[in-house]
Amino acid sequence: MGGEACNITIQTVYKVVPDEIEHIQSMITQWTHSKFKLILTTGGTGFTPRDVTPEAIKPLLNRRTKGIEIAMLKKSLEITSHAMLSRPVAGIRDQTLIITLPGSVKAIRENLGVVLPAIPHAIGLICSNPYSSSVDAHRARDLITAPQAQPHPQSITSTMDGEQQQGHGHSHGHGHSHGHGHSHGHHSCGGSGKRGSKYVMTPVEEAINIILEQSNLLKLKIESVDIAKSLGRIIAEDITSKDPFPTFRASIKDGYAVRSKDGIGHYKLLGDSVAGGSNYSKETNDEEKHCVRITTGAMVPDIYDAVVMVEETEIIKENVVSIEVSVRPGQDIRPIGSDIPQGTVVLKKGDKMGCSEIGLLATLGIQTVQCYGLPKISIISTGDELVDYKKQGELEAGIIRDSNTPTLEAIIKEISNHFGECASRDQINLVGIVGDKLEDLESTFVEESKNSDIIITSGGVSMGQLDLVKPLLEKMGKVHFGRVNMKPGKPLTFSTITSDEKTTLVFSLPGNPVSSVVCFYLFVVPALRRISGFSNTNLPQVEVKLLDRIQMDPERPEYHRCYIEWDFNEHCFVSKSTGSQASCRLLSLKQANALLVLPQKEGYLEKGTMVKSILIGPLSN
Ligand SMILES: Nc1ncnc2c1ncn2[C@@H]1O[C@H](COP(=O)(O)OP(=O)(O)O)[C@@H](O)[C@H]1O
Ligand SMILES: [Mg+2]
Repeated sequence: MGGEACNITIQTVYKVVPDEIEHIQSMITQWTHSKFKLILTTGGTGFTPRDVTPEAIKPLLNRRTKGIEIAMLKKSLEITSHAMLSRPVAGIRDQTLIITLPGSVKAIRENLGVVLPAIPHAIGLICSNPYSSSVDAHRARDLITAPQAQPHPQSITSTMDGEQQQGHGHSHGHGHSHGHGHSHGHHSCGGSGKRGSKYVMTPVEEAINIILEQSNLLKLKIESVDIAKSLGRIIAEDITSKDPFPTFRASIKDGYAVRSKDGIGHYKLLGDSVAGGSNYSKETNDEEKHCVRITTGAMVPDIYDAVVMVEETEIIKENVVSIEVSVRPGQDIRPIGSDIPQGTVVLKKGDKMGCSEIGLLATLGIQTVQCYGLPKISIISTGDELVDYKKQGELEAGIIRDSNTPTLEAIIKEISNHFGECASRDQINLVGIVGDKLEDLESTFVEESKNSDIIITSGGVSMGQLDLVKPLLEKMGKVHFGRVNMKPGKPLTFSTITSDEKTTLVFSLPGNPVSSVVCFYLFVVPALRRISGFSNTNLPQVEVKLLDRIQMDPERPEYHRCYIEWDFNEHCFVSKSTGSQASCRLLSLKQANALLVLPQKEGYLEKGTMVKSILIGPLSN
């Protein structure tokens, strides 16, 4: 219908997704990136706990379109008073109109019947809105002048319990994977109020995917590393043993090397074979039983095929030993290559070098190993109110010490210590403080992007008049997202600056120390790990039982700082909250070794609830 009125081609895509906020959000953001004009969802708008469609969609909207919601409710209320138990949501994200429909076919018909006639006009208005930023103005012009050139797909999602199913029907115009450098796709139409952010909220999972995609583009040089310096590194090659191990037949026991066929009896002692050397007479008489004293790990002389352990023997007199048990051929001898046959792949590309891996390569005579490169990082603290943390004495009013620089540097080192090397530690460039001045910031970015693979800034990304970082990065590079649907850390911004074929990732963390730390763990660490060669970019996650009652946030998923430990009585991990989670409260991070992942929901999580958590430190202090 919309197609006829607008004189455009209609393409339709269907998808069934489970009643999970993340699934619904991921679908919606993917489709809005792909410039679908209309998304209709069905189901999940009622009162049961599984009805989460409105909660999933609301945070993604730049503008609510209450009129559509009211029109649908009014129509349904005329038919049944039960319509008051429906919670429809309608609104605009980017250039997409999104409307949630109820689940029942009858109700869908009633609701659609009332809104459909207005939809073509609505879409037309959305597409023709003037844009607030100059970048978007270009895009707007493109759309306005060439409406026929673009397919105007229409899409329908429906939500239900159970597995996600592949959509059916005709799917066209859906060529991009989401988050694939569509930085401009993230801008709203400038409609979130004159003073609102022009960046739409990106769900956390999607933000991480965008970061990983960009991280994949940074191809650092593989380097040859001395095994003694390779702890925690990811290797970039398969390693094969050139020699067997052990390379000679070695005794497993302290005792006597014998010919097993000689059996029990008195043996002539010909001398010693000790680890690292031997001293025994090679002149033997085949008629008599003879042996050589041997120590653990020493080479078994070729003529012997077994070792009798010292406990089963007795010295009769000088150079005569009584062997009191018979042994089978091969007893207590480690054959050549029994541990590691020649040609064995002992380590695989992607393995992490640990202590034993270093020992293994040392054993095999391998002194260097090819490892993935480690990113060079620059850390910049922005803000006119900052002074170096080493500054002694009283500070002027309004001045604070820069705590983000030493904290972020320490986190890089700690994460590397605990979970594997993910940054070039001796090349972390602590740029220090840059004031809130455009020229200073710009020249710092230019300089640092020449040398570093990753620039981490803190501060200046909110909506204040001195928050210059986002517009500057828009100018200098590409802003991939400028807000994330999370608490704390909403203004987190991720960009890339590319010059002379070199790409630098820029993480602009919020200035607030708590927010910057949480964002570092959630977003910077996966990038560091991806670049350093880790196949698993996540920090470890465990389920924990809450020892506190915790309030959730209906607006945003929250990352609650906590201390977790194993409880031997409960047989599970338990978590103690670090107290008030106000993002300005530094002590909410003290002693924290995990982040609880709290869903975006109304109400409380009761004590005893099991919750997912992300480990950010060791399990015991
Ligand atoms: N490097 C830093 N060390 C300690 N506190 C900081 C630092 N940078 C910013 N802050 C504080 O964090 C808060 C937010 O700073 P602001 O620059 O407005 O960050 P943003 O705009 O990114 O949210 C302010 O109180 C600021 O003084
Ligand atoms: Mg600031």
